[in-house]
Amino acid sequence: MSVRISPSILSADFVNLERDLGRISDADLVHVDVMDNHFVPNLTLGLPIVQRIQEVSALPLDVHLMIDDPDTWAPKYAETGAFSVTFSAEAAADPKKLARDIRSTGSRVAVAVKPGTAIEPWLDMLDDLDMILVMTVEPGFGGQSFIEAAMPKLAAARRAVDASGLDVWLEVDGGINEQTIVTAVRNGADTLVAGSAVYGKADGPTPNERIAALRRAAGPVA
Ligand SMILES: O=C(CO)[C@H](O)[C@H](O)COP(=O)(O)O
Repeated sequence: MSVRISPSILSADFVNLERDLGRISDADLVHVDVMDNHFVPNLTLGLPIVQRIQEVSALPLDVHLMIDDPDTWAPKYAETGAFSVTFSAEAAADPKKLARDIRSTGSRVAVAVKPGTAIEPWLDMLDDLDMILVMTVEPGFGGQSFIEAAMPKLAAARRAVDASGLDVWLEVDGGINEQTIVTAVRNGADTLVAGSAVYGKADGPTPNERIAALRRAAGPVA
């Protein structure tokens, strides 16, 4: 099986979002970064725009919430019809209830852990999760360098998921390119977010060609 590629529209042209969504038709998902300028020091887009992206996107939405109070807001994003909604571990008050609330809409649910956040508590609730997102940059901005120190945590998550027999996906987000994707996959990732590596340059290969190059670099996963 090939890895799943989830291009981040954080690096797309927000004024030409529909055009840029059309340029990643070979991707598996589209990664939508919601930032509130509280949980992270950056502001992107909110519910009405996610709703419109949902209406025009041919790809399933992989919504990544970098916001305070996901317990209130995440189910509302899930109700847009998003394929998957990820809340930030550090912001959730009652993660088990939140996971149930998101799943009750029909959406998949995931938790994201920052580079400095322990993974162990989340490995004890794998039954409640469809995906774990290991952040390999401090959340907030595209174009940062991959933090390799997050890899032991990813490898621990891979061991726990394999031991559980559950179909929990492992996603990595931040600094993914044709070199770092190899490291991430070797440590257990099956789903890769890439922003600047897909959209970052106006000249050269197209976004779809860059997606193909990432897949080739990653190789097959089990
Ligand atoms: O969540 C994010 C930042 O918080 C972005 O999705 C991520 O950084 C992708 O951008 P790039 O591939 O350029 O690092």
